[in-house]
Amino acid sequence: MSNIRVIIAGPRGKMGKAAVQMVESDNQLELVACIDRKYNGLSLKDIEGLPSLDAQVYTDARECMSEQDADVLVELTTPENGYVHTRLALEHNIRPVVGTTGFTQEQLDELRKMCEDKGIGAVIAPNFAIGAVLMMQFSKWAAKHMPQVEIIEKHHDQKLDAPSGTALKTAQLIQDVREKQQQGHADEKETLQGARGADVDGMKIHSVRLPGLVAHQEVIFGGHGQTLTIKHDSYNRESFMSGVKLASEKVMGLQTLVYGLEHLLD
Ligand SMILES: NC(=O)C1=CN([C@@H]2O[C@H](COP(=O)(O)OP(=O)(O)OC[C@H]3O[C@@H](n4cnc5c(N)ncnc54)[C@H](O)[C@@H]3O)[C@@H](O)[C@H]2O)C=CC1
Ligand SMILES: O=C(O)C1=N[C@H](C(=O)O)C[C@H](O)C1
Repeated sequence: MSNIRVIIAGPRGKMGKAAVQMVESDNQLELVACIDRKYNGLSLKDIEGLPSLDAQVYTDARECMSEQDADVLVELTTPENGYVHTRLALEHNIRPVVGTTGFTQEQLDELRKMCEDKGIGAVIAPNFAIGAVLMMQFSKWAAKHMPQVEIIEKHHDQKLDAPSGTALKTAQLIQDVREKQQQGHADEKETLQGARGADVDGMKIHSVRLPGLVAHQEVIFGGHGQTLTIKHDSYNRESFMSGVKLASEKVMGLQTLVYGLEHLLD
């Protein structure tokens, strides 16, 4: 089987660096170029702190995708740029594997339509860590039996989007199996705005941002005289890399957009 030719967007970021390393050490994936905000025309090996790889760096994503014969774009930048890069990739028949979070539902719908019109695949996964995918699936199951639930997500303080993509995806999965409902006292009032967190159909999401954290989530279910907590912790960015690898391989066989890594697991 021939190599899967990969472009990474955001190679100097926390996730991007881990992805460059993962691709470098993988036999099937081959890094052909990177999209960065700086260092146009340099090779990755000329940039301090990055592996000694001969992949060209572009600041212009369109130019990168036009010049390079790539199969997959691994997108790990910011919500605004990530959306633009994902669209461009589809326009160039390059399959996007998107870790970037913070896309709106309209953007996701639009990208899904583009995939369907073109008949090519894309993977957008709010969380590539297998443990987080299981946490979401277990939460969906638990919500059928314990529908009163709140989500606490905790991340490093450099994170741009709140709530996290994982928390939103968890809430969507729970929404699929439970009726919208009032949680807490019917007459409860916030005396300090935001005290009860964000609201998805009565389900509260609380976002914590602190240095020292990586990516953590607790889903707490309450019932009569009992609570159940389903908790996941990512302690480093390597925790996401087996998911990025799996998605980069599986996207080659897809004809539509897949939202969530769970759809790629056996
Ligand atoms: N799906 C998942 O499993 C995970 C997703 N994420 C998401 O991945 C994204 C990146 O996260 P981090 O690496 O922690 O952020 P980061 O801030 O460390 O890295 C982002 C990088 O993108 C670069 N960048 C920004 N605009 C760019 C542009 N126009 N072209 C090229 N590069 C550009 C920045 O220079 C920076 O190096 C975030 O949206 C985050 O939520 C993070 C961890 C896991
Ligand atoms: O920004 C991060 O770090 C992470 N972002 C993703 C999210 O928003 O859920 C995945 C993981 O939680 C790490």
